[in-house]
Amino acid sequence: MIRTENLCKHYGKFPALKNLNLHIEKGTVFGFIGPNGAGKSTTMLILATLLKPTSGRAWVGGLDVMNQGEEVRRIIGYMPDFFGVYDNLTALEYLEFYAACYGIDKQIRRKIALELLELVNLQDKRDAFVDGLSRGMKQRLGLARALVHDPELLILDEPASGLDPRARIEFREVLKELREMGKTVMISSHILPELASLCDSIGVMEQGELVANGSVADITAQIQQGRTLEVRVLHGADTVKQYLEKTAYVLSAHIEENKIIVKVNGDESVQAELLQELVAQKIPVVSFSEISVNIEDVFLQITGGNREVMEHETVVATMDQSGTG
Ligand SMILES: Nc1ncnc2c1ncn2[C@@H]1O[C@H](COP(=O)(O)OP(=O)(O)OP(=O)(O)O)[C@@H](O)[C@H]1O
Repeated sequence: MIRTENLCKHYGKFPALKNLNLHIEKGTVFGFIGPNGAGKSTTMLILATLLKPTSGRAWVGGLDVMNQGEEVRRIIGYMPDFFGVYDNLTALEYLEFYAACYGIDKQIRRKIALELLELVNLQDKRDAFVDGLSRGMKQRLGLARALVHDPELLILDEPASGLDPRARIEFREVLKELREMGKTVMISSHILPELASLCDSIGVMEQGELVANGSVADITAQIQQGRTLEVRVLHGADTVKQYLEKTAYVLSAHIEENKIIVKVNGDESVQAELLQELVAQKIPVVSFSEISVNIEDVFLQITGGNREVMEHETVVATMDQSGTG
């Protein structure tokens, strides 16, 4: 659905995008992640045909964003990070206005606007003036606006920024519905946990470059050097630790609260082999499992990131997740 080839954008001499090669399959929810200034908005603006790249090419649904702008705009819905609303319109009028802009037949504009208000859970606000809506409601209205012409692809730039935890949850619910409708969604954020549970794949940007790309599990594996295992034995943890330290693919082993934490250099097959060996040695293994990597640590490792921002955002995202009950 989206493909870019060596896409570059310079603002004056500043390289905001450096040879970006992206590939996003149809029907995917793609999380575009990176710290402030990484180049996410620049990429999205180019894909939305609103900004010219300095060099390179980009296609949306097989259409060239530079030469087939009008056709591209027909199949995409773009929601910028900041957008204005016409304050003397009601929510319903606002959507009807945009439907008219897209040349949608007068007879069906109201029907579409009402359906969209329901989709974004704003049906009770149909007659409310848009400037009186809360930020979360405005964001959802903005999403409805991006959907009036039933686009195949949605490009959403930081749609959840500035929303309180409750509004974020509501926004996420709408995104789940869009995914069920089979839309392709590209959504940016600098908060990985916010997107990780929602996205089929993610791309991590850092200083204009794509530094990791794939499913959350793939990316974790890409940056993880080997794996960390937690082994609990019935007795003799010290002896087992020493035994493990001498095993070829074990990088290190230490004891933590009765458990042996083992770093191994290898994949699942190495993990299986190690378990077989312990059992063959008649070591009384009670449990043997991989310790999963914390998603924020993965992000920080990739981007060499800004811990302060991440810690703050993690608190928000955690509050958000706990709010889902
Ligand atoms: N119009 C512009 N003129 C000059 N520099 C710009 C312009 N727009 C963006 N930049 C610079 O390009 C870089 C990439 O910006 P961009 O907005 O694409 O990043 P981003 O990943 O979307 O960040 P954020 O999360 O803060 O929106 C930044 O260093 C930014 O300062």
